[in-house]
Amino acid sequence: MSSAHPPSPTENVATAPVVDACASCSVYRAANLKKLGVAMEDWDFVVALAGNPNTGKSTVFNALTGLRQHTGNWPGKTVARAEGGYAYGDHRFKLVDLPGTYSLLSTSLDEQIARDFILFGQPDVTVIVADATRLERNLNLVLQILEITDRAVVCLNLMDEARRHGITVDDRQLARDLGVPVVPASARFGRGLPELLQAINEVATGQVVCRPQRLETVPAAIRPALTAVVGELEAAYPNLPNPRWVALRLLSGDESMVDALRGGQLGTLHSLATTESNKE
Ligand SMILES: Nc1nc2c(ncn2[C@@H]2O[C@H](COP(=O)(O)OP(=O)(O)OP(=O)(O)O)[C@@H](O)[C@H]2O)c(=O)[nH]1
Ligand SMILES: [Mg+2]
Repeated sequence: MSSAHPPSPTENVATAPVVDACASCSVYRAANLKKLGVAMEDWDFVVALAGNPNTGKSTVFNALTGLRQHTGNWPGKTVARAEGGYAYGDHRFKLVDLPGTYSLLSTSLDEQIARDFILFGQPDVTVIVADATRLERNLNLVLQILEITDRAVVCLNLMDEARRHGITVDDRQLARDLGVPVVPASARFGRGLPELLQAINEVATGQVVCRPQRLETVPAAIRPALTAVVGELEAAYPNLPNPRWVALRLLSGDESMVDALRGGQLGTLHSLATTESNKE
């Protein structure tokens, strides 16, 4: 994938100045952020960071946790999920940095890691980090994720690059259209992160209730089959958070979803320890 944002000579430590800048910013201090690194024994909420490759997920992760996940100007850097924590206000949040994915329907291993966590990890909030310079392409994944969770926040990142290219985005209209909060940000420079923390907190605590836009794409001909499969899934996996979505994948012949079911991953994935924090 070509990238609109130029590579930085200090790619792997690109977040360090961000952290310092944030720490001295009055808005940030007022936000009462405490970076907890990997020191996460208990938490109130789990927050997933999802999005297309190279949109700044790990940059957001590093800024909020104080950790040093690998960042750089090419897609596919994050290959396993990484966990870290922060405290905000009265709550402790476990933040899970996921590999980038263009779709939830894909088959590569790192994309499956992202898909499985969003689907079965039952995050309290899913933050979808979208590239403001490629909004149209990024909205594909946003809409797919909104099909399976109604607790999401869109972080409209790379706003500085969008501005540089003369791209303006009506974030308020986008939030109305999507039915979830949209927070413009330039994560590399710490901009928008206080607002992001607040939006995550509001969705996690239920102060803000999302009403995501859903597309009714199921043709009438397969609705009876869908109802039947959903019924069987609900009986076999009572804790499955989104049986309709899983049923649609099964009806589409998604082999990796069949494997996930056969392997008994449903319900157990939440506790799988695949943490890979502080990866350089
Ligand atoms: N100009 C600009 N660059 C940014 C911003 N946020 C992140 N970047 C840069 O974008 C590149 C990608 O950032 P990452 O945080 O590695 O992206 P990612 O989404 O984790 O990427 P994958 O793990 O490969 O999916 C890095 O060079 C960052 O420094 C931003 O707001 N503005
Ligand atoms: Mg990453």
